[in-house]
Amino acid sequence: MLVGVMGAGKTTVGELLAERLGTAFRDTDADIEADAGKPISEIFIDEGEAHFRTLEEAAVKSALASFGGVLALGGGAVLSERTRAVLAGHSVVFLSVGLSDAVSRVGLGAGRPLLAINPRATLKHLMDQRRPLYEEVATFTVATDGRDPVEIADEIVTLLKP
Ligand SMILES: Nc1ncnc2c1ncn2[C@@H]1O[C@H](COP(=O)(O)OP(=O)(O)O)[C@@H](O)[C@H]1O
Ligand SMILES: O=C(O)C1=C[C@@H](OP(=O)(O)O)[C@@H](O)[C@H](O)C1
Ligand SMILES: [Mg+2]
Repeated sequence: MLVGVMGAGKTTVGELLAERLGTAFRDTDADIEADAGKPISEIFIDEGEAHFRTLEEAAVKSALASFGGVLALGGGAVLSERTRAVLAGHSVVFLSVGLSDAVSRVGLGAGRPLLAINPRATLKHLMDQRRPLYEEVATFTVATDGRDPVEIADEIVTLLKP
């Protein structure tokens, strides 16, 4: 399981990690979009963030019940106490990232509805609010600033070795 704020690289590193481990990859955001038949930005507009969080909680629960590969979570999935409880007992990697790298990676926040207005200030606020939650669920923390996704995936492979 990969957790961390938007722009930490969960989706990108998750795909590479699954390749390295020879296993499947899933992303709860993609699962939610497939089920809803529309992009996350439209779910936020049509039904609101609270509804998205309900779908997200169900998506994590269902993926963890039926799937043994690499799972990237959305950045806000850890806001749910039930999700944090469900993550216990799994290998959870917190991809950490500083504000400047996160801002440059997400650009103007296209496709990320929470970053539609003032992405830098919003990301800073979300990082401060969520860091303790990422740390709470993490088995390992991997710093990503200035590092290539391939190198990060390789480090995780090493950390996961028994
Ligand atoms: N370590 C990295 N270094 C540079 N760019 C990265 C890194 N990880 C991800 N990116 C880029 O940042 C953007 C956000 O990555 P993504 O994997 O979608 O993050 P997340 O799923 O955590 O929000 C993508 O354009 C991706 O190519
Ligand atoms: O941090 C958040 O609250 C969100 C992160 C996004 O996923 P990524 O972290 O993969 O960008 C996506 O789930 C949605 O836009 C909300
Ligand atoms: Mg993602």
